[in-house]
Amino acid sequence: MKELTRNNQVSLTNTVSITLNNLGFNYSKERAALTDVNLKIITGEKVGLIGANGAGKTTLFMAICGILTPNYGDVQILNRPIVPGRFNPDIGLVFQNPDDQLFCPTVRDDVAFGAENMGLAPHEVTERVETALSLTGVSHLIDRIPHHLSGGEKCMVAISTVLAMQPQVILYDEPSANLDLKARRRLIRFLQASSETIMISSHDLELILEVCDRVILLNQGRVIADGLPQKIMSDRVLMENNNLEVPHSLTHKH
Ligand SMILES: Nc1ncnc2c1ncn2[C@@H]1O[C@H](COP(=O)(O)OP(=O)(O)OP(=O)(O)O)[C@@H](O)[C@H]1O
Repeated sequence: MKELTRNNQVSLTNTVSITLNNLGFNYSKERAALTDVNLKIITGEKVGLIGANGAGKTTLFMAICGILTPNYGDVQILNRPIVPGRFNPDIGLVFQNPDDQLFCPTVRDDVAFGAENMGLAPHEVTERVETALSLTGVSHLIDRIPHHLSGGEKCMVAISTVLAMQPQVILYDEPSANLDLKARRRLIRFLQASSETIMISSHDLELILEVCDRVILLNQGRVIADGLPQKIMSDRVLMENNNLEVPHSLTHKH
């Protein structure tokens, strides 16, 4: 069955982009970082991932994209198993700290890096770099030194490095951390308009409310709740039991 999405693209209803089957991971024997995580993320969904410090959000992202090898369970992206350690252009991760993503002498080189590693022809790489920088609104930074950019500029360039690989699934780890109001607003508009299947880990619950149609709450590596952001985040008991607060905009709605 086909339907029109919000972006007027034809998509297959209920096509699954991310499948996690009974996923578990621990950094050490004493404590599990992820326990029995089962999830299906539908193509085109924008999913928020919330939870207190240390809940396992970054760990879950690293397991989904194959940077970490799960202790048990498996991950499928677009119905194909993820092989830990192997580059998979279908999925991209925007790191919490843009400095972990930017290491080349120029913005152009950084944004080209992933696309070049996919073995694309030089003219295709150039085209992708220009398209990615234009989508994030930072084409004017193409010749700059990444290291010298502001926090907001680095954030959008880091996102561009992932967009240039044109993954269908993108994981954003704390994308609004350290952004000023204007840069945060630009990021929110960008995320709202994005057409990929996305997961966004964030402590910025208002951002999740504005961007996401589903939210997943983690506590000590377990999924505690999964559903509509307004519903989950307005549940005061649930939020407080998980060391979170009901976002301001929901406390003032009647
Ligand atoms: N490299 C590591 N070695 C050992 N333990 C780790 C490592 N990275 C994370 N952990 C532990 O795993 C747990 C989950 O951490 P993780 O960074 O995934 O949480 P998070 O939800 O992303 O937290 P935050 O909101 O603070 O970014 C924490 O207890 C953390 O101390």
